[in-house]
Amino acid sequence: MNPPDKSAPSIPNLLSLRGSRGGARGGRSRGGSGAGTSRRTGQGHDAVIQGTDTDAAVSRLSAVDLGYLHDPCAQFFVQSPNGPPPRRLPIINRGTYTRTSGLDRLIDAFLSTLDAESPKQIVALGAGTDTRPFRIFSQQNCHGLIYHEIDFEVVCSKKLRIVKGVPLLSRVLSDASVVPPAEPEEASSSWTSQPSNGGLFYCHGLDLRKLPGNEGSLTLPGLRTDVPTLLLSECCLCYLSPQEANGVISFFTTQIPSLATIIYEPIRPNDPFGQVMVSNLAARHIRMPTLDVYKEAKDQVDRLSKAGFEVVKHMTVEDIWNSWVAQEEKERVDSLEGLDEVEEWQLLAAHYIIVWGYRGDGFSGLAEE
Ligand SMILES: C[S@@+](CC[C@H](N)C(=O)[O-])C[C@H]1O[C@@H](n2cnc3c(N)ncnc32)[C@H](O)[C@@H]1O
Repeated sequence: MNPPDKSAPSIPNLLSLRGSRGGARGGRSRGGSGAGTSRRTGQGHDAVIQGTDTDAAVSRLSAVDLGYLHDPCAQFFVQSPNGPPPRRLPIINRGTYTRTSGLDRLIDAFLSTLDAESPKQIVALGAGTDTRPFRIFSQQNCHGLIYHEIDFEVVCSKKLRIVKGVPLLSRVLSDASVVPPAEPEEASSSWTSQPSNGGLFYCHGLDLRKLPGNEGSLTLPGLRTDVPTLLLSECCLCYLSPQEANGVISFFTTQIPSLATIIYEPIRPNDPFGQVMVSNLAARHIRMPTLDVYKEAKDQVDRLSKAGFEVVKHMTVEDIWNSWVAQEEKERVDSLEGLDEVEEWQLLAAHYIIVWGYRGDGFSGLAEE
């Protein structure tokens, strides 16, 4: 068995289904089935989960460097002191492209519902070193936007360090400064910025598992409960237990009447591909406890309906590629690297879902999707 690869993509390497392809492109073979039983607990597991942000940042940069995505900020969140940053396999790059495009489309639909001045809010759970706020706040139409990110303290501190050290980033999220701690002797990892194009940005250094059951007592500084709000989980809630994940969602549903949510995560752990996916993650000591409960698209839909979202929709990454990516754009993406592994792509793309729902006012843009 190969040792777990810390820089491995967050989307599992399905080439282990038919052997590995190594070499210059960055394809790596990882532990196959049978490796999936090792477990880490407590802080060790938290550190592994925090490390998945590095995977996401490397995948983003790979897709940017190869021309799939345009994102001048992605390069600053990947450290690669010993040579060029790793390249992902073509199917992984296509997955990153499709997932990002699908989420962008939904988020744009939410943002475009209200005019630029009207207050609205995004809360990104487990945002890591995501570059989306830089992309959004680089635009001119975000005066009314309050953008919250939540992640572990160590991740938020790292993001602040990078933002302060890179002029391109600190020009967008300007005046980035640490929020004074509640108790003077405590250190604070939460920070805030007044983006140069308007709006407000908060990065909360907080373990999400502390939110459930704390309605009213544990507040997020700057959180508005009276404006249309989009709760975003891009591969985050899947790392919590189902109870903890539901508790996080209910922290927001109990306080915010006009609420939408978008969740992106894997599904179908029990078919042969899904089993490899789970075992590859386990070889890296990564568990996704909600995957045991929300196995299929219908489970994800029920989850949001039960949480009180009145309209709930979903698409797999495969659906998004087929239905939302225009023919011309498909040809452009195809021409970047070519894709020999069409079947693997379809399998991979069918195992990731975006599910979204909303209730209350302010979501007419999302209603059209
Ligand atoms: C796979 S990364 C995704 C990062 C980002 N959303 C993206 O897609 O680029 C998962 C993120 O969720 C965060 N996360 C997982 N469990 C968390 C928890 N209990 N509290 C706060 N953040 C958590 C991790 O630290 C990590 O940054």
